[in-house]
Amino acid sequence: MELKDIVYNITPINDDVLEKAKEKTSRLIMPYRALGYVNDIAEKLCAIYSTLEPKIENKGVFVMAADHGVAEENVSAYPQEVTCEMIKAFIEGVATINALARLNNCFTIVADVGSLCDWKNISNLQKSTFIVNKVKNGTNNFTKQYAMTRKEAIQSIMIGFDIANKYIHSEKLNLIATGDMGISNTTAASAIGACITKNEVELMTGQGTLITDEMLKNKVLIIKKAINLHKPDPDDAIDVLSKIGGFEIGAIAGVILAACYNKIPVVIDGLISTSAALLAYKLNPVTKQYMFAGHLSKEKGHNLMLSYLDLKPILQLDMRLGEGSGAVLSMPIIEAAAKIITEVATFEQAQVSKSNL
Ligand SMILES: O=C(O)c1ccc[n+]([C@@H]2O[C@H](COP(=O)([O-])O)[C@@H](O)[C@H]2O)c1
Ligand SMILES: Cc1cc2nc[nH]c2cc1C
Repeated sequence: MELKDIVYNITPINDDVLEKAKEKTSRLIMPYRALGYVNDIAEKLCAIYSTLEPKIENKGVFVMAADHGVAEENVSAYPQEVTCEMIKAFIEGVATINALARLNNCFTIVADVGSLCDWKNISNLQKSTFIVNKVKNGTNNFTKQYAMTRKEAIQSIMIGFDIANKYIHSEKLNLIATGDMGISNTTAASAIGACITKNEVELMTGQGTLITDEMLKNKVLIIKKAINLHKPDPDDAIDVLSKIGGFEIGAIAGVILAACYNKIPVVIDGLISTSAALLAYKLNPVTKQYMFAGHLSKEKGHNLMLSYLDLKPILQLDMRLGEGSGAVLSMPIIEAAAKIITEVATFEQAQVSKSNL
């Protein structure tokens, strides 16, 4: 299948069921919409699955990893080797995302879609499903040249789509989360955010892994330089991804497309995953109907990205880790929403008196 066929075949959620779900919420034995945003989440689930009795069956998180040429511009607090070291930690099941995924019974898929790692001596302590399908060993430094070619940009999206599409079917996943790993990827994510949302680079750029104020000034300049040099077209997601993106960001956009294509909800993690969500949205605005924002990252710019997508974060815990951590942590709330609209009785069924007003 080609990317354009996938994008073309993403269709809106069921508006008719959405209206019926709202009506169902009003009949549940609680004061009118007493569960606030949890009621909204439940109704969106109904519209996505096209049922008034949604049930979360199996959950999965897709952690996409890659390296970035822009790392040579001193934009991260950590050395580039951490990308490979953390992928190893994911494989061995000792990272934050592994602990959270175990807690929530969430199948974990880790994919190297473009790191600098050499996997000859791969650990035999594999605790996660691990896939190596690299576009290339790291992107180009986008302050000097395009991060990747258009062909590579499409390839990165297709790699993410194919991986997610495969595991959605084999593991019967009906709720998935996105995650990322890649040293310096907040530089790419902020650049994409500034370009697509058309906000000032200063408003979209934060400290990532906690760089100094001086490094942050340089990071802002680097992003401005790249945008001025390449002039990515905000309405052409492939142009944006190829000029200032990253392979894992493309792959996450592909994971999001796979969720939409299969009509299942996708929980978006922090800044990096949301930059991929912006790309998916630009490919087809309908994709936003399948998205939940797991949390509001502490990273500057994330709020503006979520506002652009009109997504309200489920959690706000000042987290800024990535890996899919915020998305997986929010999954129990989404499951709770499904249980409530499916299991709670109506006033008529439970013979509870209705409001006098
Ligand atoms: O998800 C977020 O909002 C987030 C915010 C800041 C940092 N991160 C993670 O930190 C890494 C990128 O940070 P940096 O400073 O190297 O650009 C990358 O692996 C991300 O997953 C993630
Ligand atoms: C240690 C470490 C773990 C991470 N997980 C996601 N991004 C990360 C960045 C660093 C530096």
